[in-house]
Amino acid sequence: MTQLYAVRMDVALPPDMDPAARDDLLAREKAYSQRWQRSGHWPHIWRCVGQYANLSVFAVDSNEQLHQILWGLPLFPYMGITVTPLAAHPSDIAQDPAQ
Ligand SMILES: O=C(O)C[C@H]1C=CC(=O)O1
Repeated sequence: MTQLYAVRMDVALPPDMDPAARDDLLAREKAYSQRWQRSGHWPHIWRCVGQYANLSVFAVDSNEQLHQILWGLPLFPYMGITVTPLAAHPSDIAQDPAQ
């Protein structure tokens, strides 16, 4: 069964990182992220306004699959990651047959 997770990623790159290494890292991160988005396992990614952070939704089969996706992020060593498992809300009109 698919499980949904809200994941917040806060990025902190070293200020003295070599610009070419930084560009390469960010290009690899983008390609990796877009591959998972196309797979359907990373259906939402939003920028947190005014911060080098994103709020994403993952749709995965297990904790282990989410862990592998996050662990494989090229930016993983430079991120703080907060994972929140999501459950259906009883007031969600999309889940309420009376609506
Ligand atoms: O910019 C970010 O929020 C970090 C990271 C997550 C996906 C991606 O392409 O970059």
